[in-house]
Amino acid sequence: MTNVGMSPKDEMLARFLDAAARGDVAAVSATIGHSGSFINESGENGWTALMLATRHGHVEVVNTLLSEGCDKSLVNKSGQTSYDIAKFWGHKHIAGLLADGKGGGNRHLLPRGSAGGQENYFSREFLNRMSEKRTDSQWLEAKQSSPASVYILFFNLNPFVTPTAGETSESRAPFGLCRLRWESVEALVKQPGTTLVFLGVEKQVKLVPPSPEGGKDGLTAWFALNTDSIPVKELELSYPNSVFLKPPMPQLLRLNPNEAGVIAQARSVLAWHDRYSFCPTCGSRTKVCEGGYKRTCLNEDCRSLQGIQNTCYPRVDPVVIMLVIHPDGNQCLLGRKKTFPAGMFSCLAGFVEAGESMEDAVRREVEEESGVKVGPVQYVSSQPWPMPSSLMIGCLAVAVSTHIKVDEDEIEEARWFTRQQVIDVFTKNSQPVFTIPPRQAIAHQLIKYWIGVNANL
Ligand SMILES: NC(=O)C1=CN([C@@H]2O[C@H](COP(=O)(O)OP(=O)(O)OC[C@H]3O[C@@H](n4cnc5c(N)ncnc54)[C@H](OP(=O)(O)O)[C@@H]3O)[C@@H](O)[C@H]2O)C=CC1
Ligand SMILES: [Mg+2]
Ligand SMILES: [Mg+2]
Ligand SMILES: [Mg+2]
Ligand SMILES: [Zn+2]
Repeated sequence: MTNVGMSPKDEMLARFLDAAARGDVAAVSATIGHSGSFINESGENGWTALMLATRHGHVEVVNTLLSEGCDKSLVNKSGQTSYDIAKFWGHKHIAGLLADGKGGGNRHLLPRGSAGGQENYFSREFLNRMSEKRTDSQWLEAKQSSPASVYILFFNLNPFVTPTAGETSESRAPFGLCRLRWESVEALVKQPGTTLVFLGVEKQVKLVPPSPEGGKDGLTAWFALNTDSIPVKELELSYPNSVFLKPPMPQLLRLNPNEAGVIAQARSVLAWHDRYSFCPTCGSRTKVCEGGYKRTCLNEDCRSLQGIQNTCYPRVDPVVIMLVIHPDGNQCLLGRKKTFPAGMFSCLAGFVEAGESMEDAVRREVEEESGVKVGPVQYVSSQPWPMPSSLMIGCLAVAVSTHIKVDEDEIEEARWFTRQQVIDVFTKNSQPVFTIPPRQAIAHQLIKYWIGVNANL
């Protein structure tokens, strides 16, 4: 397109400004590459490329111009800066970029304050752990043999459950933990290969007076048992409908919230005993103590008996899980592993490494798995994940780049999904283009949280 009477330079400037207004990142970058001075030049009515890109909401052009060092303080003939233009036209995400320049400029895409009050499956504390009682062997022994105490049983880490009769709903879960009494488990507790863990006492004290049976304090204690030998026959006779969940997933997601919390605690500690039967420092035998919350090495010369040691306590492995928000504020990044059911996408996640902050783990895992770079990170909520002992740390994070290049070893595909596509998954108004994990997964809750915060759903 040639305008009569225009110099070649003016013509090039007009094309550059037009590319910015149309959101043509490639053309804008190419022009800056050979005619860098255009970056702050203005055309009609004093509008610069930054102002035009802002006016039309082209966040990638705005990012490119900012990263090339354009002057965002320039004003047009109406006295407006690019920031004024972004605010006037309602492009909040660009206003944020222009308001405070580098680094955390898009922090405004994150909700103010903490999520507060969000409860995740597996995270309900139905029991008071009473850790001070773990070293009180007299109290523990009395509770152990008390007929009021509750025992939950695992066979190779699979819990013993009773299917719920009749219709199930969100408040009525398909499975309930089978609650056993001392008389049913006494023989099993004494068998080699059985691990016993004190879980705590029921928080809700029952309206029954303390009795010699329930112990003088009236507290109902809970214990967990794991066995690697087939449970005694009487058990099956006493509880004819009960079964060991096999495989435990996804059935573990089908318990009521109180029992899910108990399972998270019990399964993680029992899984630790299952994997750490010998001392990791010297290989000697260990003994279980502190109500099943510690294993002490029996070799008196072992280094694990000196100073602070973390080999003798149950492990918790922190994992970051994050919903990455596009710099335009209207899309989020989800990925899928090869093992996911067809069409399912979820948040990216990864183990926190030694000597790494939660925020840096988010940035590293997102870049490793998707190639996308992340700026601000905000904690939302956490979830114990007892397969075997992760703590999922749920975050929102804002991307500062958008090009996706997946790590094919871990992720099959990663994509930006629009807010509307995500809303469709929740409202099921139209045929959703993808599915997400069930509500019991923190990934589901993070996605829902982002939609709720942003769309006032
Ligand atoms: N609740 C939820 O919504 C979700 C829960 N999760 C859980 O989060 C966990 C981690 O997610 P994932 O994406 O797999 O993690 P990563 O992205 O860190 O990749 C996992 C790989 O890292 C290696 N690895 C295993 N343990 C550790 C460790 N302690 N520290 C460092 N690297 C380790 C393993 O490699 P190798 O096998 O080669 O040894 C593993 O395959 C999983 O257990 C998963 O079940 C994940 C997504 C959603
Ligand atoms: Mg991962
Ligand atoms: Mg990873
Ligand atoms: Mg990793
Ligand atoms: Zn040792």
